[in-house]
Amino acid sequence: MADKLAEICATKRIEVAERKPKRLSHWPAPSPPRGFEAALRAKSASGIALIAEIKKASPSKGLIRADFDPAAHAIAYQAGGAACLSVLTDAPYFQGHEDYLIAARNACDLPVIRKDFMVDPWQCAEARQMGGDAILIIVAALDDVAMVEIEDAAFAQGLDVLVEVHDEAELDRALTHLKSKLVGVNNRNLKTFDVDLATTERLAKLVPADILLVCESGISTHADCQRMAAAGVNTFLVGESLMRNADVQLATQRLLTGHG
Ligand SMILES: O=P(O)(O)OC[C@@H](O)[C@@H](O)c1c[nH]c2ccccc12
Repeated sequence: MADKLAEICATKRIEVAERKPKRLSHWPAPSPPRGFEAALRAKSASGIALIAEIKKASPSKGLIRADFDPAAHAIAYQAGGAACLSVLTDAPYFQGHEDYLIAARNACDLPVIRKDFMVDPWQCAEARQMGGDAILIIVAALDDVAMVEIEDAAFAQGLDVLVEVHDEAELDRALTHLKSKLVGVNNRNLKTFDVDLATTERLAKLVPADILLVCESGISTHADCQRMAAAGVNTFLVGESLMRNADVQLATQRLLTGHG
């Protein structure tokens, strides 16, 4: 398969160049950051910490949810026990939108990560302006200089940073060059879209104790969470399996507790 991630990032660079001159000012001033990493650390200290994702579609699965309603999903996720939200804002590949982030965050009290492909530090100012509390840095998408610049820009905005890796070499780059103590292992290979939960099990062994490790993608049951807990991981980023459920609150409760 061709390198989808490179294609997505090339598209994003064009989008950013178009947005830069005209965005930001028309959005209302956001409330201060809600503390994304702190919320995860607080919940993970005594159980499962869930980042619940508001995801309409994906390049590999197409449309995931027809009756997509970001505000309603945010309320359901919070009622179901999520610690934080993730909202896709990438339009071309995930059918996301910044209005979904704004609607979701306004509907609940949870911290929200702007889930998009960050290729330019300017996107951090944009993320904060739309109300984001954190951003994602995909190590595979950036060289060392670019990822450090984006992390610095995020911290300057008061945003937390979730650093996403998929293999040992990316983890090494993240730990060497970046300051964030929030690291996600994406079980999905963004180049091929294959998902393997063993990716988290493998990389968890290599992560220092002061890092909060997030297991990302391909989690669908409480048994999956228990399997990851055996590897020392109790913080999760879950989208599709929750979004496919008619009752999002119940699905969230079931994932977190194994019953409900
Ligand atoms: O829907 P899933 O398999 O539960 O995965 C959620 C999340 O991990 C996934 O959407 C994701 C992880 N990293 C990303 C980077 C860009 C876009 C999407 C993602």
